[in-house]
Amino acid sequence: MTGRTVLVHPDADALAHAVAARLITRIADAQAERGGASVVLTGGTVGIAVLAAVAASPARTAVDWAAVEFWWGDERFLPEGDPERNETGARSALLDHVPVDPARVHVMRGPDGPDGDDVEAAAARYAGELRDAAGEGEVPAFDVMLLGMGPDAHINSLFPGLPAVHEEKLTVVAVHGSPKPPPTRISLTVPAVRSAREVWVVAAGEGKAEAVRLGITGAPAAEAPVATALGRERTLFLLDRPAASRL
Ligand SMILES: O=C(O)[C@H](O)[C@@H](O)[C@H](O)[C@H](O)COP(=O)(O)O
Repeated sequence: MTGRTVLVHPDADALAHAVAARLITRIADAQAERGGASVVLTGGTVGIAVLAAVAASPARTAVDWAAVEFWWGDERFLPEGDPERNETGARSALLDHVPVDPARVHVMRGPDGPDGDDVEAAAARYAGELRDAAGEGEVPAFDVMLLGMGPDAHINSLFPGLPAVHEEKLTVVAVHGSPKPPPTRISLTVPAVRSAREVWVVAAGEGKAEAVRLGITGAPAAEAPVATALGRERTLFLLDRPAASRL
């Protein structure tokens, strides 16, 4: 695993466009080198702004979108189409605007899915889908995992003080009692995050500055889940100036 690299941009808009350009290049490079690419999407304001910036970029034609595998780092356990689902935001920002292969868009199912209200079963189903795609091991070597981060230093649905951040075996877990609504979610775990080749933590705003500091200084996981976010080849903290103000 690698150290963390910090890249600071003037403001949230510049950040979203710079990360979008970087993402397009990363996917195009992975496709050129390996024939395919896999990306893990995130929710939140910045995560969705990045996807919208990708959709708006003329450079998006550098990517063969039908050959990209899309995964999610977490999902709110709500039915398909619910505006609060991370999937819904990603579809309207990007996936509805580029020619993706629906079979390569791997959503975490909600209560309207095949497992009904059984969120543990829905999490296990996603773990199975990851295992099937991995070939070897439990999780594919994602080319990029995008991670938004909360002011409490959570990533995916791994919140400070909840047990999921300490999960060492499972790659996907059900989360109950999330401090940020809705309370029930599905999340990739730390081992799944760390299987990514590159992990990009994307954060904007003064409200994230302390969490960024905790992440960069490697604070304990229970206090700052973001500190666990390390890619196998590269870990980037992509920030705007206010989010970097405590470094
Ligand atoms: O599931 C969620 O509640 C969100 O996806 C959340 O994890 C988000 O990614 C971060 O809180 C950053 O969000 P902002 O960029 O909006 O601050």
